[in-house]
Amino acid sequence: MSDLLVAGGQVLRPDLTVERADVLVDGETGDIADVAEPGTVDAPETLDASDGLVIPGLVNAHTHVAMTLLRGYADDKPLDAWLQEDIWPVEAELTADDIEAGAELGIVEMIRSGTTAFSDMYFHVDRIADAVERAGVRAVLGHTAVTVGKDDEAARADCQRSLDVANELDGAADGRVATTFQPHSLTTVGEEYLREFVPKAREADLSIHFHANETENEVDPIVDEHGVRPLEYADDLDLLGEDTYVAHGVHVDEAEIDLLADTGTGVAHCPASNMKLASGMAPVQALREAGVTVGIGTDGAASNNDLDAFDEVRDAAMIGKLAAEDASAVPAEAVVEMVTRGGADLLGFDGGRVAAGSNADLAVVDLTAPHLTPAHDLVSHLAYAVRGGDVRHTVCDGEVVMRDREVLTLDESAVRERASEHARDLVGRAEGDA
Ligand SMILES: CSC[C@H]1O[C@@H](n2cnc3c(O)ncnc32)[C@H](O)[C@@H]1O
Ligand SMILES: [Zn+2]
Repeated sequence: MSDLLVAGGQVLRPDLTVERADVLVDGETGDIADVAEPGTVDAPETLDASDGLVIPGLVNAHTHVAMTLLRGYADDKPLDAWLQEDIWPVEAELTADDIEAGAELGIVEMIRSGTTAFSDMYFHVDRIADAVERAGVRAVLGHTAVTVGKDDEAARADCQRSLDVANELDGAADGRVATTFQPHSLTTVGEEYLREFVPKAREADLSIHFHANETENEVDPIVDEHGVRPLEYADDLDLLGEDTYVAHGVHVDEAEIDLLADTGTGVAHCPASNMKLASGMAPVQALREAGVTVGIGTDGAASNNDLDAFDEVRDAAMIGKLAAEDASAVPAEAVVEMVTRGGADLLGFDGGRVAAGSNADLAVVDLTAPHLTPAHDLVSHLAYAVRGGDVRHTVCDGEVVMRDREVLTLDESAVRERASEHARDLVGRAEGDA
């Protein structure tokens, strides 16, 4: 790949100041080589950023990308009823081809809205990795183990699969895929399996990602059965640590917040999903004040119902203020930091900032829209006013994956058509009329 110059725009720097600069990308390494005075460097390929703001590619810290196939399939229910009555029955019919088609659709949606990296929990993960490879984005993937409702042999096989997939796929797609060991949650994976498999994940040096403290219904059974709060139980199982990030972290008390901070465990905050399923409000201000690294995730498109991280950023600021009952809580700078550097830190890659030596994962936001006028404060705009559709170009690992709103790595109309067909056939099978 030849060097690339992202030229003529303003640039969001790691300290969240904005300056006019050109960004030089090293085509060999896929890293940012220089952030230079405008007009002082040149490269064989140019990306026009005039009237634009160059920002780090956004990081979606928790999703189930193939659930785009179930967007709008079941709404307006709380988590347990939604999963048990609607989602799990239809997911039982999912094929590997369905998952690949759904993953491609979700990735196109993310590229179009400036997301260059995502963390995913699902199954048939090799096919999600194939989609990631073709699309040119970055992802942390894993096979999610669930043991409830399974006999011992099937439960152990599912946990073993989570370990095997994490070991096998790490480093795929030219290093753009990393992996995690993934127990689904503390209530859907039995204690005996966690006691057996978490040490194996630790021995293999795998990172760990699981749903935690999402609803009250998930907290109470753990307190009843184990006599401690969920994250204390997780700590006893050696699930917490620098290499762990949990999804949600809504119903956490002060001692659990301290435990997250003391162990270096991160949180992927999913505000839209938490609001839609009426799960509750995560104490984001308190988490950040305690020193917990917080990223932002969309969760799946069936509980959101889109994968636009800009929506999520705005929701995170709004609900963060409401949860803290303080309009100054979770300010614009905090949510912009969370969706860039915070997410990159959780996922464990060197990105989330426009600076020399960092991964060249970038988005260029078109500032010419009426809803972005005037431009008193571009960090405010990123938090409260920019929409996914304002993204003009997306770059990942130094490669332009969307130029002038055209996705270059995947055929968008074919992806949409294929996903629609798979979604229709899937629902037909699940409802017994295929
Ligand atoms: C077995 S793959 C992952 C599993 O998680 C389910 N899921 C989607 N959204 C949520 C959520 O908010 N909390 C818990 N589990 C969720 C998904 O449907 C898959 O079955
Ligand atoms: Zn989830």
